[in-house]
Amino acid sequence: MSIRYLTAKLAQQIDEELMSTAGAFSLDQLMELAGLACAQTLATVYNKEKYPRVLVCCGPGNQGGDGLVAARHLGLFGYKPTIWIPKPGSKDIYKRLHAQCENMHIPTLPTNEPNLAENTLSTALASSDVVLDAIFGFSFKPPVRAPFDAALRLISHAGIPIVSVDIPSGWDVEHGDAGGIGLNPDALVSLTAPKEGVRGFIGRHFLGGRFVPKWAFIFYFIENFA
Ligand SMILES: NC(=O)C1=CN([C@@H]2O[C@H](COP(=O)(O)OP(=O)(O)OC[C@H]3O[C@@H](n4cnc5c(N)ncnc54)[C@H](O)[C@@H]3O)[C@@H](O)[C@H]2O)[C@H](O)CC1
Repeated sequence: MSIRYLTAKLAQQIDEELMSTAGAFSLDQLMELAGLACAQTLATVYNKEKYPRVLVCCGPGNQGGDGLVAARHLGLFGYKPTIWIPKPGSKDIYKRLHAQCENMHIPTLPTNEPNLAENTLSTALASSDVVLDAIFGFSFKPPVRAPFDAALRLISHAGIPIVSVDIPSGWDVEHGDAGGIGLNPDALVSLTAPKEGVRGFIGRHFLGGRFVPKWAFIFYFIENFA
């Protein structure tokens, strides 16, 4: 099989193109599909009877938005999601997605005092069954800054399954877990356009044999993208 890999820059360009050409998808649409795919993946692998308590860890970028959408769908599927979001994104879409979760009474862990982000995360991990890692996606640039550096260590050592969105958080998109604190998820959901999927992160790290999660899902959620 001949595989051509996407660079982080190209992945961002595809994203921009999807939202700027004629008949473009809006960011809201893409994020809704992405977040739903994440929730469906988690539900496929970790059933709500055995793994009801999902800790949804959200970063400050669009991937954090995917996490908020996933939290809402997980709530609708009958899970008990809790959101950890130490640096909420400033975009309007992010605020709306978070408000939607609050309207559904999905709890958000308090993180507004020094060290609280870490302490609350630690406590929450101890009472969770599975983590949805929506911290960093294809715009991550190492090294990991606080409070996410400590958070990644806590999540890694929590001893509960991890489902990562797009790229395991802490991994350099092109060079893998170069910093040594990236997550090693049990399941990975790649959110991408058709034909580019296996050429992206999964192609580079999974098919290349450097990263072998138990499960890997590729969601081709934009069917007419060429
Ligand atoms: N492919 C698609 O069609 C879609 C993908 N989506 C998801 O969006 C992310 C990419 O989103 P983006 O906003 O570009 O970036 P990130 O979420 O990766 O985060 C950027 C965010 O993180 C901060 N940051 C970067 N490096 C560091 C660091 N070392 N330490 C701390 N913080 C860092 C940065 O400042 C930004 O605030 C993609 O992976 C998909 O998950 C969309 O849903 C749309 C559809």
